[in-house]
Amino acid sequence: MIVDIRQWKHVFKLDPDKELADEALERLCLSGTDAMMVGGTSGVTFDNTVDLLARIRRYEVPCVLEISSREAIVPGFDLFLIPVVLNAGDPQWIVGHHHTALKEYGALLNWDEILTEGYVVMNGEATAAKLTAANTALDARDVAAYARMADKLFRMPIVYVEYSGRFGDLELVKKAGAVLEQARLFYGGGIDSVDKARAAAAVADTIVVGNIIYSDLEQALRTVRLDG
Ligand SMILES: CC(C)=CCC/C(C)=C/CC/C(C)=C/CC/C(C)=C/CC/C(C)=C/CC/C(C)=C/CC/C(C)=C/COP(=O)(O)OP(=O)(O)O
Ligand SMILES: O=P(O)(O)OC[C@@H](O)CO
Ligand SMILES: [Mg+2]
Repeated sequence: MIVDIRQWKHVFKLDPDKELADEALERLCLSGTDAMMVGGTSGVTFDNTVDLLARIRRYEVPCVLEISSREAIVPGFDLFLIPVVLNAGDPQWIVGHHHTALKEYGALLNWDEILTEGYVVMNGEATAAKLTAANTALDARDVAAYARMADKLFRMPIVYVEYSGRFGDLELVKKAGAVLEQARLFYGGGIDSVDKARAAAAVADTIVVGNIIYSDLEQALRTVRLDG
C-alpha cells in the first residue's frame, strides 16, 4: 500500500502496551481517520507490536509503525516513521539508536517506506521527555529554529511538535508551522475534545490523537470528522 502522509489530517496513535478491545479497535479503524500509528515510549515489545499489527490488518486503514525501540522493529507495516528528537539532551535519541539499527538493518531497508520525524518534545513531564532528557524550556523562536533545522537543514519530511499528555501552546505551534516549506507539521498532545481537535487542526497539517482513546473512546472518535 502506498501511503501519502501529505494527505493526512488526522491520525490515531495506538500504544501496544495498552489494552484495547476488538470492538473499540474496529470503531477506530473504520472511523475515517487517515492512518493508525503504532507507537509508545515504554513497554513496547516485538510481541505486542506484532499483535497490534495483525489486529489492525483486518481493516483497510493504513498502518504505520513509529519506531521507539530497537527491540520493537517489526516488518510488515505500510510505512515506518523514525523519530529524531531534535531537543534531546542525550544524543542516543538523535543519532545513537539510529546508528546501531542501521549497522544491523541498513543494507536491507526499502527507503521508500521510511520517513524521519523531527521531534520537538515540549512536555517535560512526559515519558518521552524524561527518556530523552529533552530540553523543554523552549520559546516559540527556539521551536521555530528546530522546525527550520528539520525542514531546511536536514530535509526531514515531518516536524512533530509533541506535547504528549498535555494540550500545547498553539500559538507556538503555529509559529513553527509558518517557517516550514516542504515538511508537514504534526501536532500531538492532549487532544481530548472536538474543540481541541479543531483548534490544533487549524495550526497543524496533521493532528495525532493518543491517550484519549484509552480513557474516553467516544470523545476520541469525535475528533476525526471536524467539518460537520
Ligand atoms: C526489519 C525491517 C527490515 C524493517 C524495517 C525497519 C526499519 C524501518 C528500520 C529503520 C532503522 C532505524 C533508523 C531505526 C531507528 C531506531 C530507533 C530506536 C530510534 C530511536 C527513536 C526515538 C528517538 C525514540 C524516542 C522516544 C520517542 C520520541 C518516541 C516517539 C513516540 C512517542 C513520543 C510516543 C508517546 O509516548 P506515550 O507512551 O504515549 O507517552 P506517555 O506515557 O507520555 O503517554
Ligand atoms: O497521547 P496524547 O496526549 O493524545 O498525544 C498524542 C501523541 O502526540 C503522543 O505521542
Ligand atoms: Mg500515550
